[in-house]
Amino acid sequence: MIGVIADDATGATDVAAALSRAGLRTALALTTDLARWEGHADALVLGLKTRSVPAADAVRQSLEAWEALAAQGAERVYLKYCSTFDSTPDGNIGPVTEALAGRLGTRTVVTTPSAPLHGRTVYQGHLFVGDRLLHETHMADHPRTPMRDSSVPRLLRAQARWPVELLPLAVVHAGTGAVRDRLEALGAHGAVHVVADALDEADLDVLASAVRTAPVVAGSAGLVGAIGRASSAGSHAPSRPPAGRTAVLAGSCSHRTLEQIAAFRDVGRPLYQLTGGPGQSANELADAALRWWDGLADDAPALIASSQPPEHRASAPEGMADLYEEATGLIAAGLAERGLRRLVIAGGETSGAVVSALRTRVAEIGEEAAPGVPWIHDREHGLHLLLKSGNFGGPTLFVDVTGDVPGDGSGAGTGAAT
Ligand SMILES: Nc1ncnc2c1ncn2[C@@H]1O[C@H](COP(=O)(O)OP(=O)(O)OP(=O)(O)O)[C@@H](O)[C@H]1O
Ligand SMILES: O=C(O)[C@@H](O)C(=O)CO
Repeated sequence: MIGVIADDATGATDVAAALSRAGLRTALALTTDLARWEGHADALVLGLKTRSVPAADAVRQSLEAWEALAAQGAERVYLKYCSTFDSTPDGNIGPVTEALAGRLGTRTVVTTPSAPLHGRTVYQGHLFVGDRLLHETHMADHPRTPMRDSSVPRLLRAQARWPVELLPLAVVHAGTGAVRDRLEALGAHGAVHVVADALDEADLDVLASAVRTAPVVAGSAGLVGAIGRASSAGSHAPSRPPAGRTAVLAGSCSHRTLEQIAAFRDVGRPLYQLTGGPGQSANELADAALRWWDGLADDAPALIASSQPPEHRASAPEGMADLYEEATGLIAAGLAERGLRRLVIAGGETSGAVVSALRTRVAEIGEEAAPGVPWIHDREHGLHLLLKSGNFGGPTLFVDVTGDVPGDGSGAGTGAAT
């Protein structure tokens, strides 16, 4: 079984969708307490909330996650980080990779954020989002992990103790044998992170076949999807969530999420803006939002968002990110107590806060509402959740997943990432 450790909740659903799409029976866990889990899977994805925590804490949680996966039969591990890298110079991708490699007894780790399905490609070690270098996109203004460099080797070197080398596209294009030879040569001098170029799924397939038996591999959902394809025995039809009243909770401040919120507002659906002030508690913020919800018509979909564009966030006091996450978790728990069964959450950190407030432990992977955005079913609590990565889904995703709008022409639709 392949074990996957994802550093946030939306990343976990993205990678679970990739493995499920590849035909693997895939289970999703959002807790390391898997002792009573009795599922059967070819791939088990464990979603943590470690993206923005100090390296030592992330290492401790990731090693604990590995123990939980190994106890369920995982033989090797894939460390899933964001396809836009989302990690600052004091971030933890390097330290966690090295700790997992130490635990599993390997010294060469191939790593790539390339995810062609989401428009992420890596060339000469530089990460592109569509036709732009990462640092030229809105990711430069991310509230927690502003990305101001696009060179993956440089980003990783700032965090890593091991050297970082590049596996260039020319070697990938020369095929599996050439990649294996280069990995062997790079590993001959000691431990090493190897950042791999990849422009399309065929490149990822070559890398996947070269790392088929590697104990530790790292990257976005792209490479592990290819690993899944290489070991898959078939395909299966994911289930569709039942229709019903739906709320959207948004904490992502990404360009795409802001567009999705605007599209929801523009078709006249109810929107509540969470605005925290100094000294305000998460409980106060959540109570006010829930009072607003209680005043809506019984079947009205609604959106509650803290999301703001960068120019509005610039003047916000310190600590707002934590406050909004906690408030959004409390709102989700309040909505579930009121009987709501379908919740859409935008943003990985925000989703982590919500699944923890809802006490979601394991979930089944259902149909994708957009590439990398599958519905998940928390059977224990009877909840259907759509944990949406900040940059994913088309502009009308929130409109599409909250029900039909009579006569507005915005039928069901999916969309690519930005
Ligand atoms: N108005 C705001 N001011 C400051 N921070 C905010 C505001 N609204 C939300 N935040 C915080 O910004 C962060 C957004 O991160 P989150 O991971 O939820 O979204 P994302 O990074 O866009 O999504 P993903 O990780 O899936 O790509 C959260 O910590 C959230 O609490
Ligand atoms: O890789 C991505 O872009 C997403 O799965 C993600 O990690 C969002 O937080």
